[in-house]
Amino acid sequence: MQTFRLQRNPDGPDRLEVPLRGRALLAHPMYNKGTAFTAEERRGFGLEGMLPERTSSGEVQRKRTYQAIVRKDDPIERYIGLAALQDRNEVLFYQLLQEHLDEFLPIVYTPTVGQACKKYSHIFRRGRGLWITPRDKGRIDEILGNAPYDDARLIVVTDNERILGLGDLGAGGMGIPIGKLALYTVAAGIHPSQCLPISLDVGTDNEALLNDELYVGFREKRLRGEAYDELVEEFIQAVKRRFPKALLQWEDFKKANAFRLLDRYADRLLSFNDDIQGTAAVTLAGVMAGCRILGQSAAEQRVLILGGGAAGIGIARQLREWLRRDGVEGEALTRAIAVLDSKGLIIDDGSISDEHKKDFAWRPEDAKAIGIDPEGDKGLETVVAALKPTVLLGTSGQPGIFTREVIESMQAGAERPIILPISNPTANTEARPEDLIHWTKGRALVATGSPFDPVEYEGETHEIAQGNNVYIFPGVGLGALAVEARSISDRLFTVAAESLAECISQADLDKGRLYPQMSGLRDITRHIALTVARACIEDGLAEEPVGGIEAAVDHLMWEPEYPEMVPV
Ligand SMILES: NC(=O)c1ccc[n+]([C@@H]2O[C@H](COP(=O)([O-])OP(=O)(O)OC[C@H]3O[C@@H](n4cnc5c(N)ncnc54)[C@H](O)[C@@H]3O)[C@@H](O)[C@H]2O)c1
Ligand SMILES: O=C(O)C[C@H](O)C(=O)O
Ligand SMILES: [Mn+2]
Repeated sequence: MQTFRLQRNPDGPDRLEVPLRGRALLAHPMYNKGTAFTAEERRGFGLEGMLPERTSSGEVQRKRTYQAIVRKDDPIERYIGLAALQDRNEVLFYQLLQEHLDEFLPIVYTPTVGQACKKYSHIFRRGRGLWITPRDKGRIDEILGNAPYDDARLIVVTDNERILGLGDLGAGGMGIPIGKLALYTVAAGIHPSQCLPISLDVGTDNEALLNDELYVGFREKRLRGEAYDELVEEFIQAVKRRFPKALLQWEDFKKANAFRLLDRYADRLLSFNDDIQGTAAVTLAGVMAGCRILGQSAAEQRVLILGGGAAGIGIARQLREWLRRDGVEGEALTRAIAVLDSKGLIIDDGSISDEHKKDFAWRPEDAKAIGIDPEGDKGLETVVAALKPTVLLGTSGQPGIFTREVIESMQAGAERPIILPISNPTANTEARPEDLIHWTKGRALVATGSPFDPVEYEGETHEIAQGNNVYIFPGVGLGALAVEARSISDRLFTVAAESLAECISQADLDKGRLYPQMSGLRDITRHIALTVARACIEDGLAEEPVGGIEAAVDHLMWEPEYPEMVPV
């Protein structure tokens, strides 16, 4: 592991101690400046003759590199181009990502990252981050010792079993932690040397991958049960020893493990689950924005969530607290949130073993009270007709399941329905915004998990904001790291949701947008981080930092600029 010695300088270029020369320096993505090395640097670091003569200004270098990426039309080729850039010159990669966020976010993140994960073994060039397999049992400490830098502060880890709505993608799931951490750097400014993506490659049950001769992962069926738990336990202990200051984000674990690991480690390690908690916060913010547009209160809402998994249950928890704060209680509270899984409305008939689901199950008499026969049909159409939801949320990963009939039936009870099909990637969305806008004659308030183009309807343009946890996790992570929080609570996500909702301008609300423009992501993240940091201190999760919260947050927010290089 290397110590990366960067001295931040608010008034000019940062100062970086560089232990490399010549080819090794050019080959190192954190030190390499490519054609931007000055004549003096080339002389000083033994680079003369190794680069074409002319030193590019930053502007020219960005222009050239941008063009080299967008000359390919295929999104997956752009993904490969950006990944190669990240492996070659990280400062330049982050400059371009930040400068062209609207254009490149759909490449390094949903939907294209999903394609990249699927094709991972076919497009593999160079490893990034760390892999841990069952063969590493007993030596995970050593594996973590092979991390590129010694000061990891942010770890995003997946076991690859539920990658977006695409299921078990084995080793290919690594694209997700890499993409999430790239966004931590873009949005929160966490320095790339402090970000560590990790794949717990415990095997895969995806037969196509197991039979693919090009598959690069651990070619065994998934490790499960006690052996799985022991591996995760060893991993967590090793993380605590090697990277005691790190925040760990659980990402894209399948439901049962997602809940179990979150609950097991929440008090032992600074950690959170993005799919359960981050998603809940971003959804709450969108629903709050919808209510502002409609001039309605929380207590007036009836919510239907399709998909009782990690995202759906996380959202149900966050929305229940929101309704409670608005005075809703008792039976009214139960009946204000209906969660449906693949068998329909979740009703407690004594057979539910999943505690997380049970928490939101209706009693048979609740179902009867709104005209649903607990023994009969309790599918989406029936529940929509009976409940008359004002808010419809899709976390099922099932494409097209919000049909025209469902949406028209919903609109009969809610003239301007709030509809968020947030399943990813694009092809897994429960409904396409274009259809939702047309079916509701332009009245629906819509946001989706993956990006969609604006929809034209009767001369009006409906912008479709992205209801994606990227609005939340960078701010929560930054806030918690800035004050060195001891743990992460659900309330931090509530305040994160509230501060995200504050970031939407009236002009955006007037256009029917449920989230602020993505181009403002860095400012939004800073705003959320400040709120989260304050909440950590109020709740006794952290102490006020010397110099105050703002300075602590700003100190962590690195701007991708070439440093002044000092040989050591
Ligand atoms: N936009 C975001 O920020 C965001 C965040 C997290 C997850 N997601 C998306 O949400 C989806 C689900 O993620 P998850 O972590 O909850 O997965 P999960 O596997 O934990 O849950 C999915 C749930 O959907 C249910 N389901 C499947 N078919 C159904 C059907 N026909 N009707 C009703 N329910 C059905 C399953 O039983 C399961 O409980 C994925 O597509 C993921 O990409 C989006
Ligand atoms: O990765 C995303 O785009 C959001 C979310 O975490 C998901 O799992 O779909
Ligand atoms: Mn996820």
